[in-house]
Amino acid sequence: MRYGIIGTGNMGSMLTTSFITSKAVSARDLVIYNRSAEKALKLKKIYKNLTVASSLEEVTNNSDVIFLCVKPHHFKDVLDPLNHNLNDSHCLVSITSPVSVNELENHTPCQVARIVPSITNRALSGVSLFTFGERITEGNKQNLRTLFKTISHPVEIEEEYIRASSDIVSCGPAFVSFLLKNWIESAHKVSGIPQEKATELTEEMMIGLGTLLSKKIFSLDELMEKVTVKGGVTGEGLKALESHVGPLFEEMFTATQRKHLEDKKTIKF
Ligand SMILES: NC(=O)C1=CN([C@@H]2O[C@H](COP(=O)(O)OP(=O)(O)OC[C@H]3O[C@@H](n4cnc5c(N)ncnc54)[C@H](OP(=O)(O)O)[C@@H]3O)[C@@H](O)[C@H]2O)C=CC1
Ligand SMILES: O=C(O)[C@@H]1CCC=N1
Repeated sequence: MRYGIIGTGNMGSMLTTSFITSKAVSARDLVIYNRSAEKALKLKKIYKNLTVASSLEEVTNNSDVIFLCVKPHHFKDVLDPLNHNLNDSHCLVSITSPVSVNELENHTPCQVARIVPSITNRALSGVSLFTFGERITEGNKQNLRTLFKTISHPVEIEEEYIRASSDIVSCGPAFVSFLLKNWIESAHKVSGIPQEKATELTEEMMIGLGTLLSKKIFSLDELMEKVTVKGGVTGEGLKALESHVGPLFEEMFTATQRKHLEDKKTIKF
């Protein structure tokens, strides 16, 4: 199977790197293309056997599965020329949430899937969100599941839940990093602990927490129960959190839903 990647920004580069480092795909079977060549050439410097295409046509001629890793507002720029060379044997995989597989199927002649990745897939970890179109073959479904199993935990997701799911798995690393930075600053402000020390402790705590969860040693409820010693300090901290968290996360999930709908209205094909 040969793979094409159109758009080698954050996510296109991440997928290229993760596919190669996980050995899921040989660099020889990858052809990449970016609007401005530098980002693609940077990858070629690291992975010498990659092909950097000089046109979209070169991508379609040399790939069975093509990942579309541009922002949704650039879809039209890519799909218009791409459609001349796509046929029903190609499989086009979009990685962006506001474009549904139905919309993609309506604007392309090929098989279609949407797989929303997460920056955590760079560590061959975290979730990838799968939605298949009507035309995709069972063989390609299986091939994509196998491919993404090497870099992530693939989960099939219904269209109605894509926004909240992508908020959790794809935006989540940015949201949680924001909260943790706030936590580090507060620890410094209240206790005087140097920021670097608090950062080291926080990052190591997160790695430990992730490892506990990955080994399924404790659930979230069990973690809260086991750490909250009766009459101890954790309980006091939790009470402070409970009295301030309010609608914080509801507002966050509502804000992304709002932006998602706005984006859907303005994306042109
Ligand atoms: N960032 C994330 O964590 C996640 C992002 N996504 C989705 O992935 C998509 C890409 O995001 P991200 O990688 O962060 O964005 P970037 O801006 O980093 O990358 C987009 C890339 O697309 C290239 N591009 C634009 N137009 C064309 C074109 N006509 N032909 C070829 N290449 C083109 C840009 O090239 P140039 O260098 O010329 O600007 C750029 O390198 C978005 O739709 C986003 O929603 C999904 C999950 C997670
Ligand atoms: O399309 C999305 O939902 C992703 C999540 C992070 C950025 N874009």
